[in-house]
Amino acid sequence: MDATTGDTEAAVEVRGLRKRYGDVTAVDGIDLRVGRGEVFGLLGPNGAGKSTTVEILQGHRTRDAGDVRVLGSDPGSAGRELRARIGIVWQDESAPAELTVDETVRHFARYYPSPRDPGEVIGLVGLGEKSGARVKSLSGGQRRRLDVALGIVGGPEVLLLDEPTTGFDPAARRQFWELVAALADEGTTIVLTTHYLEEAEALADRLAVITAGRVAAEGSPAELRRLHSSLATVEWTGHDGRAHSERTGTPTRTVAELSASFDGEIPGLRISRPTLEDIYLGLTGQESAR
Ligand SMILES: Nc1ncnc2c1ncn2[C@@H]1O[C@H](COP(=O)(O)OP(=O)(O)OP(=O)(O)O)[C@@H](O)[C@H]1O
Repeated sequence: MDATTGDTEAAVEVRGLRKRYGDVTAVDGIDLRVGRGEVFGLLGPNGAGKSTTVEILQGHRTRDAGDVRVLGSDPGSAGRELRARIGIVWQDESAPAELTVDETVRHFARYYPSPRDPGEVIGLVGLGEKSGARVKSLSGGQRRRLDVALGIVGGPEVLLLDEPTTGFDPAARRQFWELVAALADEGTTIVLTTHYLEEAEALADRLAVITAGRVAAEGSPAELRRLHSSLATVEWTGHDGRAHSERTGTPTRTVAELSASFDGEIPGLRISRPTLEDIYLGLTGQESAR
């Protein structure tokens, strides 16, 4: 994976993107830049505008304003040539139920000028043992893997995934993460939307937290943590025997002062920084459970 996006050529570039549905402003001025080979996560609560943004990148939804480039072309007006270089995983792929997995992937491969080897793709998504099974006999998670196989069989340079692991059990989710990491290692640029913070953290080189159609924060998971965790919480048991806590930008000073007042060890001392989850919940206006 390549996290040095500042200098890399952009695979996806979005400036001032806006989209309304009647009275609802779904996307309200989004700017994004995804470098080639990067895994970029769009993270946010329901209705934040993630799917709308990805659908515009796919060229399947019009926009009201803004400049959008995928691999240097505008997906809104580009033709087959660009589409062959972009992989899309549909939420409900209409794979013919009577065909086998192998037949389906081979069938879809024919739509692309230089497809990947269908057998290799089936193995990559973990459906090797189901190669001869009919599509209608697959479980929900297996069906989703087939969707991914159909999204990557064209050998896309950019893969756009909208909530790829919704409905997966934890083991299937882990396997899917490995698949995304393998594709990223091969140099595929991946943009994915997710509700799952741990998924964004596990997969994304960089992520944008989207709320109400805007980018509330952007950066690598480590950068987000660093930028938004300047305040530490110092907790201790006071002279009165009760629990005390203080949010401070200078925890060392607080501890030194407490240490002086206790003449040594501070009872019940605990110093914590916000987790990425705390930061995410704060950015999206949701309450932390802690
Ligand atoms: N086809 C549509 N017609 C009208 N309103 C829409 C349409 N699609 C989305 N919206 C509205 O636009 C807003 C953004 O929706 P969008 O699906 O992009 O959000 P999201 O972040 O992907 O949400 P989720 O995580 O629930 O999928 C929401 O208020 C939604 O109700």
